[in-house]
Amino acid sequence: MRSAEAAAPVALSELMERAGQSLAEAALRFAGPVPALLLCGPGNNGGDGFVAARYLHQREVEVRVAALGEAQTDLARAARAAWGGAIEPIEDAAPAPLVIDCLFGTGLKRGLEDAVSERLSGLVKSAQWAVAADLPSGVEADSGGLLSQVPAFDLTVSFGALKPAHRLMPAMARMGRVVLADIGITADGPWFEIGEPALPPVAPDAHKYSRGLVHCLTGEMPGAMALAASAAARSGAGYVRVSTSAPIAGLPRSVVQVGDAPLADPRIGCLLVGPGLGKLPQLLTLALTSHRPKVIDAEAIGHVGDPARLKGQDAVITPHSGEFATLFGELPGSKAEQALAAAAASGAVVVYKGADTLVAAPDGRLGFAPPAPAWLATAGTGDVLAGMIAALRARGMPAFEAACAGVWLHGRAAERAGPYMIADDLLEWL
Ligand SMILES: NC(=O)C1=CN([C@@H]2O[C@H](COP(=O)(O)OP(=O)(O)OC[C@H]3O[C@@H](n4cnc5c(N)ncnc54)[C@H](OP(=O)(O)O)[C@@H]3O)[C@@H](O)[C@H]2O)[C@@H](O)CC1
Ligand SMILES: Nc1ncnc2c1ncn2[C@@H]1O[C@H](COP(=O)(O)OP(=O)(O)O)[C@@H](O)[C@H]1O
Ligand SMILES: [K+]
Repeated sequence: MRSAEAAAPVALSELMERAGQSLAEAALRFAGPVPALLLCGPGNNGGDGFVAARYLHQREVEVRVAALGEAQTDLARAARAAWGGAIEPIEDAAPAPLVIDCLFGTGLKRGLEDAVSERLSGLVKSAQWAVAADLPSGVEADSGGLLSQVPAFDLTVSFGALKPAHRLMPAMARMGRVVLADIGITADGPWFEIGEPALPPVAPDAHKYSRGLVHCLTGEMPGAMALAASAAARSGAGYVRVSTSAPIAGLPRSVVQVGDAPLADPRIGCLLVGPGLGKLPQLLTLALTSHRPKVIDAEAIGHVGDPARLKGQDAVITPHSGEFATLFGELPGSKAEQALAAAAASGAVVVYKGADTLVAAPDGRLGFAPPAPAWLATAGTGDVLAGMIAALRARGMPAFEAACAGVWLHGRAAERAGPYMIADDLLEWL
């Protein structure tokens, strides 16, 4: 954001004007023309608040402004002067139906003082609508951590680009609906929000092998692989084959069950190992002897042992936080930094799952998943995701793109499947 700001085609005061105007407009559309209280901090986040107050007043909204100390930047000072109306000290501010938090944004480096964070929480709780400018005050922009107590907002209006905290827990759960205001600058880089994927079309001369063969290695609990293989079949693979020592119930009849098959088969577009694997590390070893692309999920992640074992493997690994810690140990930094460090250490594309799923590539690209429904937290949904990514990989998408596409589609399928879905239901919505 800082370099985008430096390269901005317009004056910084104009950026603040646009940010404040967007904030006012978003709050007005969200809450309606109800009496508003703006809480303005000492930096440019506070400056945005003074600008928003001026716009709300112009729109004939009843506005009060409460400030935390004096403005500390030239931009904020100018915005404060342009407001021109009364300014109350925050300690005395009475509640209002609409509270807009412009205390701190990306410049926050330490937690709010207790008295200030308690005041903020009290005003937010007694408001009908609470809106945060850029970030709820107390949130650390880069990590998504909470530096002090942060109340739950209804709407967060971000400026220019989303910050990592808009897509990382625990911060994202405090933000309510997040909207992005275009203020005329963009922050392009290797960190981005995963968007709707462009999936490879089915070629007119396609045959089942050219559309992608997924080969699944079944372990001790075949139900998990039944979910994963079904998901692969429903995600556009031309052929899904499951090697298993005993027949697996519940698989679509189109999924071929075999006793054994050579893993060096050049037609294999992607191997899948892990769902329901159990204590069979030899199956992971077998998969690692094949030069085919692979998705390594679930128990297989625990059997890897040393991340360096995955170097040169063309692998996607899909750990949840427990599996991540087993393979990579306790890494320092934010979840984003941990995911990137894991990708660098393993040479694999790492899908670090959770409420805030990230997809990290060894070359430094990092995709943040858009929010997915919490009802994905049910057994077997990870197996479905692994099968989806394997199919997309087999269809010819590069590992990072396949992983991002799988994560995006998985979240949207869950939205459609609804709150009482089980992992099996997700298959119908792929
Ligand atoms: N990027 C862009 O293009 C645009 C950015 N815009 C807006 O600017 C925002 C960033 O502004 P910002 O950099 O001035 O930081 P901000 O969050 O207001 O706070 C910094 C101030 O707070 C202070 N301070 C920090 N922690 C504190 C604490 N716990 N308790 C008390 N004080 C504390 C700190 O003081 P210091 O740490 O130096 O003591 C400093 O004075 C951004 O989120 C967006 O809203 C828009 O205008 C449009 C264009
Ligand atoms: N609270 C949540 N919000 C959104 N998605 C979630 C949440 N909890 C889990 N998920 C998603 O659900 C899936 C669970 O996968 P996993 O933990 O491997 O479960 P399983 O091993 O039972 O299949 C992952 O894709 C994860 O990102
Ligand atoms: K704020």
